[in-house]
Amino acid sequence: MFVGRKKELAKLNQMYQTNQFQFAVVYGRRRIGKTALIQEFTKDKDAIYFVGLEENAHDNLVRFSTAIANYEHQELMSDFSYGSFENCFKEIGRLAKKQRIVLVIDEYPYLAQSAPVVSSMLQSYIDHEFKETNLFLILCGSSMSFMENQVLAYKSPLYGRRTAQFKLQPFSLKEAQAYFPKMDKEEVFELNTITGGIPLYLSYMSAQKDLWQNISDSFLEVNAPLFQETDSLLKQELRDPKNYNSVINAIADGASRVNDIAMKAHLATPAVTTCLNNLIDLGIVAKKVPVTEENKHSRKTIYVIADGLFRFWHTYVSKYMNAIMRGATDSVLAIIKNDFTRFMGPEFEKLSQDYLWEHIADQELVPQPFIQLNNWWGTDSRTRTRIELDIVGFTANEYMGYFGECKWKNEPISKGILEKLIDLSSLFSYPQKQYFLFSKCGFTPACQELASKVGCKLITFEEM
Ligand SMILES: Nc1ncnc2c1ncn2[C@@H]1O[C@H](COP(=O)(O)OP(=O)(O)OP(=O)(O)O)[C@@H](O)[C@H]1O
Repeated sequence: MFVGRKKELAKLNQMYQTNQFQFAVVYGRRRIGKTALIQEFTKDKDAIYFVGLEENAHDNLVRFSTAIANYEHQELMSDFSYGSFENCFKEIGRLAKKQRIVLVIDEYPYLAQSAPVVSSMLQSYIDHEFKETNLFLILCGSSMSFMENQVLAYKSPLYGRRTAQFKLQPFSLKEAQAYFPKMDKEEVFELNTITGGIPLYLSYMSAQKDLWQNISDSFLEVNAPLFQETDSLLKQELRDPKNYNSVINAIADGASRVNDIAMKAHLATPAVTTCLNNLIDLGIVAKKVPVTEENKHSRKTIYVIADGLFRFWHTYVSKYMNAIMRGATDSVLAIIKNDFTRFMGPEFEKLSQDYLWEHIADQELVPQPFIQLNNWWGTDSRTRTRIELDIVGFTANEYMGYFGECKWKNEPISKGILEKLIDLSSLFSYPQKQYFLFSKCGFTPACQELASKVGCKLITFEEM
């Protein structure tokens, strides 16, 4: 069952309707659903589908030729070759002059690595032949560095040729809900978090099991499908993942600044910086600064694990690997149960921030559109203590400030939380202030009373 990806499908279909040459680049991390999206898009269209493999140029050429010939002759041929990639593109051009055809080259990086001439040949065909045809070309790949540097970047022969690009993102909560329509929303949110919103990993979860059983069966057994997945992902992307694992472990264990990470990982700072930069490129780690210092060089920079699967795995699985190997699944599960509310906290903050971005045009909620909105941390100048705010945002003219707290707890938010938020907001000089509280389990009557006095918006997880 295919779910979600509505925006991507709408855009692809709109491009298809133009009946002009189109060139879409679809990329994103492994298992994110690139092939599924393309198959959904092409299911009712004339399409040639070719997938590059890690093999030599000759073998890729034979399979590419065979895919084209199979389409042309509507029969299953094997081991056919047009003799050169140039002849393949000529043939495609000839076919696409007659009718609308989608040509999908999946795992393009493998094809281009086996036959480097293909990229500049494609460039020349796009510029001279394909432009006059009805071809809809889709290049797809999961090597983010290859797709960003060798297909989309300025120095690539294909630079500037694409008519649209799609960097597929993990499933949103709504998409995950569509995937598990009968499951409780809270459980969907938790499963979507620990799988990083990756469709393939979600497919390992079962609506017939509760969260803990799903965790146990998918992560905490030696043969479980996600027991070693992060390791194998790192091995596919990096030559020597050893230091990378130590860096991610250090962040999962609470280190967030370069020096602290280096100390915990027992690595030199330059080595950590290299690892962090590569992990950022892979989307596994993210660099954050307080929202008021975005686009500036900030001394408050921290690093967090951005990929949900990696965060879960390095928080619980790698740390208790020995116990898992010895079959002590229940003990590890008990630790996870105890700590899980804390683990979900940052994800609920992100969900709340995303909710406000999605409702930026709703004047009831957001009186004036903000230009920035994210986490904030710093020092309370009155007490010299370190403070954190889950949400701080502001309008372009810095007239209006937005402040919010998000609590993923099994109890209603009390009045004290709102009082503290109001107090901390006085550290900021925006003339007008709007408050938000986001709660998993509602708000106490006293909190509701104060909220209505100060115009604070109260939003529960159920409404999001
Ligand atoms: N939109 C979707 N709806 C339902 N299931 C999906 C969706 N997208 C992906 N899946 C599931 O996730 C699996 C992996 O998706 P897919 O093979 O498309 O990922 P990919 O990004 O092409 O992966 P790779 O980079 O490893 O080739 C699919 O087999 C399917 O089960």
